[in-house]
Amino acid sequence: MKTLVLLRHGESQFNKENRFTGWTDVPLSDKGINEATQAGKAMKDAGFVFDMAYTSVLKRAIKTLWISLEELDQMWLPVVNSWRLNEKHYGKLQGLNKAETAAKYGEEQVLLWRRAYDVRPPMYDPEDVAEQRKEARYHDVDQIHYMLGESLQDTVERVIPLWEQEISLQLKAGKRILVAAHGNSLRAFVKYLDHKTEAEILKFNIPTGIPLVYELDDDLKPIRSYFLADEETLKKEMEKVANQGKAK
Ligand SMILES: O=C(O)[C@@H](CO)OP(=O)(O)O
Repeated sequence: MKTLVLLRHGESQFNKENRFTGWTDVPLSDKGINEATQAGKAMKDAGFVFDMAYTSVLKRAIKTLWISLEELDQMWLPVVNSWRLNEKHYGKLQGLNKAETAAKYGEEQVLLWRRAYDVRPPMYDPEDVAEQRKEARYHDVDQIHYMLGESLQDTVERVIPLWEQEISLQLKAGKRILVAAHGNSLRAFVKYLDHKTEAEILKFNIPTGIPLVYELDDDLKPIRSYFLADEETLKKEMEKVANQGKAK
């Protein structure tokens, strides 16, 4: 059996303020630091040991990984950082308050922007990202459109090469892998691994700081997957994420 654990970062400063974040590089809030610590403890208590880790190039995921590896006493693990694990790019929605956006454009539109498989947010123009494109962490972004705004479909498209060329090979070689990333880059994994339909993935919300465990067979087909939390907590936390897009 192969082990893959997907961990969404703890609450970020923008999550706390209920703002669209995407590729904006915001830190964890105090609550987020605590959630990352709890996630590490939960994995440790459940007996998880890893051989390597992957994360994005955004500090909220990187710091979540560091904190949880510290709890696991595995800070020495090899870590790969990739922009391919970044959050879905939210284009011109980045920085806007989600409830205010829902009041302005309607909850249905915000649900589509947040969760529909093939709906893109209002896009940036290439000149809006000219500075970001110069950053070393983004030197290998192969298509500029990922930096202008993405649908989940776009995110799946750029996550899968990392899966196919790296993560899946490491899993097949017997490595136990922890991926610390973001709500939508992890939904991209779930869509791909579980063959979820577009209707199913629309309703699927990943809470902050709760590890999602996949047990995979030798062909990397899921045998089972589960969150490391009791059902009541999980339901409450998933609903909380879904409700962020409601007009208050
Ligand atoms: O704003 C974002 O980048 C993401 C994750 O925080 O939000 P959402 O849950 O709305 O996709």
